[in-house]
Amino acid sequence: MAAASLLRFDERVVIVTGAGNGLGREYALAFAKRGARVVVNDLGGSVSGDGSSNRAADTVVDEIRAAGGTAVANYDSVVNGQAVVDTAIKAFGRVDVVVNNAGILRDRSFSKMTEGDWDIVHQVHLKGSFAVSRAAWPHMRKQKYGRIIMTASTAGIYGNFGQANYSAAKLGLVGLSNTLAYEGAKYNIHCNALVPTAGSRLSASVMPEDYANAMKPEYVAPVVLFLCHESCEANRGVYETGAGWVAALKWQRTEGAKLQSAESSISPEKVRDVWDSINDFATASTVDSMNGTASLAASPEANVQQFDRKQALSHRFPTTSYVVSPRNAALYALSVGCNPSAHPEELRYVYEGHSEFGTLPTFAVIPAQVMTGLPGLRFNPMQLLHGEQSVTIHRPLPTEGKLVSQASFVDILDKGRGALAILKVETRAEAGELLVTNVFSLFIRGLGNFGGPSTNDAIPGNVPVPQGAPTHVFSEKTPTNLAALYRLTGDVNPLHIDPEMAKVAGFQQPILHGLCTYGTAARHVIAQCLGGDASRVHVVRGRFAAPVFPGETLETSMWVRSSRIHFQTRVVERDEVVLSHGYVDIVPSSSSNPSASLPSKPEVVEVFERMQANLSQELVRQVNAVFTFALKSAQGSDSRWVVDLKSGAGAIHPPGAQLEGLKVDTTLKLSEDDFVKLARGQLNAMQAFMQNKLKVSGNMMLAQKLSGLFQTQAKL
Ligand SMILES: CCCCCCC[C@@H](O)CC(=O)SCCNC(=O)CCNC(=O)[C@H](O)C(C)(C)COP(=O)(O)OP(=O)(O)OC[C@H]1O[C@@H](n2cnc3c(N)ncnc32)[C@H](O)[C@@H]1OP(=O)(O)O
Repeated sequence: MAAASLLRFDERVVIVTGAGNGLGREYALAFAKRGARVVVNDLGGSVSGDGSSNRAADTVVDEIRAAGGTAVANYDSVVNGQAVVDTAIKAFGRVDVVVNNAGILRDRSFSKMTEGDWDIVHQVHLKGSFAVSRAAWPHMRKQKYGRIIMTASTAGIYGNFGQANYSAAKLGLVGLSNTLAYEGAKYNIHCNALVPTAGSRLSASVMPEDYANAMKPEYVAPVVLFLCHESCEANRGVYETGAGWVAALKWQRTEGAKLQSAESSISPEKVRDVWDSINDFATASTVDSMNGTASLAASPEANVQQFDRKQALSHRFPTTSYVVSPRNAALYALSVGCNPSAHPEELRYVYEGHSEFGTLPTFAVIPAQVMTGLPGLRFNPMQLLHGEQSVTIHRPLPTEGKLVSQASFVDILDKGRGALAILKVETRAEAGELLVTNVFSLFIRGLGNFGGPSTNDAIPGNVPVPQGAPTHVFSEKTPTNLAALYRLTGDVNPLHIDPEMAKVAGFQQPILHGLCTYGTAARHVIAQCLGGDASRVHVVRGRFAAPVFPGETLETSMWVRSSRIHFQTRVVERDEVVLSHGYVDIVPSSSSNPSASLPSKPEVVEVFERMQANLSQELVRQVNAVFTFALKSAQGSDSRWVVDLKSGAGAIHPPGAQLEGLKVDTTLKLSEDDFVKLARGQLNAMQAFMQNKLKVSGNMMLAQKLSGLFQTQAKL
């Protein structure tokens, strides 16, 4: 091997505690052999911590010097860590590496263990490692370099009969190591925990002799040397080693189970009921930091975590079910601001006795919120913010019945400051008919920079709102208890209700659910642009640009363009856009019969001629223009048209077709009177057409098609 690749420690000063025997001695010799100046610390006591002598440390120092190395002895107890470090400073002027190795045993079964047995073991292992490391810490910080080893034990990780005191202290050292690793990182101080197995004075009482002989300390020392070398980037690791083998250890965590929902509070019975899920390691993953732990106390730095994007994307979500009831549908409507006292037309969304009782289109997001977490991604849930949402309605959701939803990852994008997890959820009726497709984009702050792609061509880009004045503007003050109400629809994320949790997430107070803002804005569009006819909503999409606090006023600006209504919502008090790039795609009101095709031109003209008798000349001209356009554009096999009489807009479906290109006045402005006349005329014409013509000819199919064609939701 080339000399340049040898790991050398020239100029480095290394303290090894408990270096008079066993592993410590081996480390000291190995460091010295590679150029380090070594402080050989050993109190010279017995295995149980009794007595002291200079002999052990001196012998090792002599050995090092005899081999041409540099070493000094220190005979202090590690509890007096300052004295140990002072020896290094006095002899060599610095300290680069601390290997906390000193230890004793007071093995007893727990029933016989005295407080003295407990205390002395903790003193030497835990307090001693603390004391030496803390004394070295300011030197390492100042020189912006340090390597520290904490010696843990399999007894601490896994437990061992008769070693309650020792195992507790040893696992304590893992915790100490993990925290020093965080605190030292920015000073280039690395701290790792070692879990060695070797035949030594200490292990002689618990290890058969043959076995001990095979577990030579020489096999462990190379691992320690590598971890303490300046080229080694390992930090906050736990390494188990012995007999010429080394492995890294990590915690594992099951997917777990949610204990709280809007339907039930936390109880011991709930824990019992989900006990199998809590203990199901089949889908467990490794855990590397506090992200996502119940304590939620993670600092933003603690959220920086690597994850396997490919593995996360391959996760198969279980199918989930949701039972729609009139109560759920009405509760949702209330929680996005429906208020029949202020807006009588909204009674139909909150009163099951209403003749047209139905679900709001955005209610479709509720059955789709199926995940308790994002598999493969561990993070503090307070760092997750809803980024974007799109819902596509294939069929309006019923007000009663069982729905099943299936989620899948679309992608996980690297957005630098965060990861953007995009999930598609398809919701079907129990019989299998696809009702709704939701796409959730979830922005996880602090989880970015994982080296993944930042875009995905298959995901449609954001559509900016049009230039110019909006067609409609509507503002509404949200109730201060809106988030508390909205959470009862199912998203019980404490970010929206618990002031302490909101602070953990960096907000002064709980914020509104993004989907609540979304549902509210969609309601504004339905009321202002669709005459309250929610059945015409096909797609609702928007991006959450900034958080909303309950009690703020939401103002939605809308731009009606053909079959797409663009919208944007801002908080009036802060003049900040909170929901951007919004749009609602609409379908003809006859969409309940999507297989209908247009009747022939003469048939439509005849119907229209009958209507003309009741209409003003100007209206006839404008409606005629739309009819002509509709017939022209219907030449494509699957096109259907719609005239929204209330708003006066003519539109073609599917949305891709261009109205403007045909030079048709697409923004008919009808007065209330004209509208009523037109609608009455339509109905008369339809009646006449169906009774006098189709009935005679027996063409009921055509009659149905026409009835769909002229259907209007206007109330006469
Ligand atoms: C399965 C069902 C689960 C449902 C769970 C829902 C859980 C809910 O309980 C949680 C909520 O409701 S949270 C409340 C609603 N959401 C919010 O308030 C978030 C508001 N948005 C923000 O704060 C910022 O936009 C923020 C923080 C998101 C991003 O801001 P910045 O870090 O400043 O980002 P910026 O520098 O502007 O852009 C960086 C890249 O990220 C993209 N991006 C920005 N905002 C985005 C957003 N809202 N959604 C998606 N992507 C977004 C940018 O385009 C940019 O990407 P690129 O670099 O590729 O151009």
